[in-house]
Amino acid sequence: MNLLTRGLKTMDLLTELRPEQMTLAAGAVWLPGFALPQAEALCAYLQQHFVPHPPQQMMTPMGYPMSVRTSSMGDRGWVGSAQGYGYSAVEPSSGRPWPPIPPLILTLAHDAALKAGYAGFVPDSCLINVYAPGNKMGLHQDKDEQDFSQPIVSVSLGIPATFLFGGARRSDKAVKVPLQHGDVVVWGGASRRFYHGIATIAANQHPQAGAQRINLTLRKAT
Ligand SMILES: O=C(O)CCC(=O)C(=O)O
Ligand SMILES: [Fe+2]
Repeated sequence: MNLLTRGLKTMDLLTELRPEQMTLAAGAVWLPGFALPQAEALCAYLQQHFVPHPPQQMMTPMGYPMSVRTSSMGDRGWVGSAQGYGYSAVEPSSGRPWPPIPPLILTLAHDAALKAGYAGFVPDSCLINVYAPGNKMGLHQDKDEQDFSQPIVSVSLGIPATFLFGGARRSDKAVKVPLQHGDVVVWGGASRRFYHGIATIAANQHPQAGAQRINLTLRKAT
């Protein structure tokens, strides 16, 4: 049956079609299923990582806890506190350095960036966002990094989410991208500082991740 004749909305169409690659804006590419070959190993690795580095709720500068819980790997971890947002070489709760980003994740980030047109991406920060149903992330820009010539690689694991990808201004209309386990989004160049966010996560279950969405955001912070 022709999808169009079934009266599906754009997002339903995107969910059904799962193109190999889709441009969201200049410099921004959605790669459905790009990380599927590594997804099982990634989930297992993260479960081990969370034992000594449990995800924690960061604070907004306004003093409210973020709904998402986060942990990090790499030379720098992204942190939020009453002092503002930024990068830290140590885990705030323990004062210890973050563990290194494993080769599995470095290679995945490098290869996804290359597929999106960014050669030579070597991230020094891997933020791990853990979402439970009901959690969300409001529209924001990633602007705490020193070098905006480097792209961002974002990997989705676990239950689905709707990624909102807007434009240079907060009021710009956002496309809704139905992200699934194993999807990757890369943005850089003209869209490096575009507004983006995650809509409220619906209740769901994933065979490996349970009722969670885990996002890896790889960046070059320094
Ligand atoms: O969870 C996501 O897919 C996006 C995360 C994000 O935008 C961020 O951590 O800055
Ligand atoms: Fe972001």
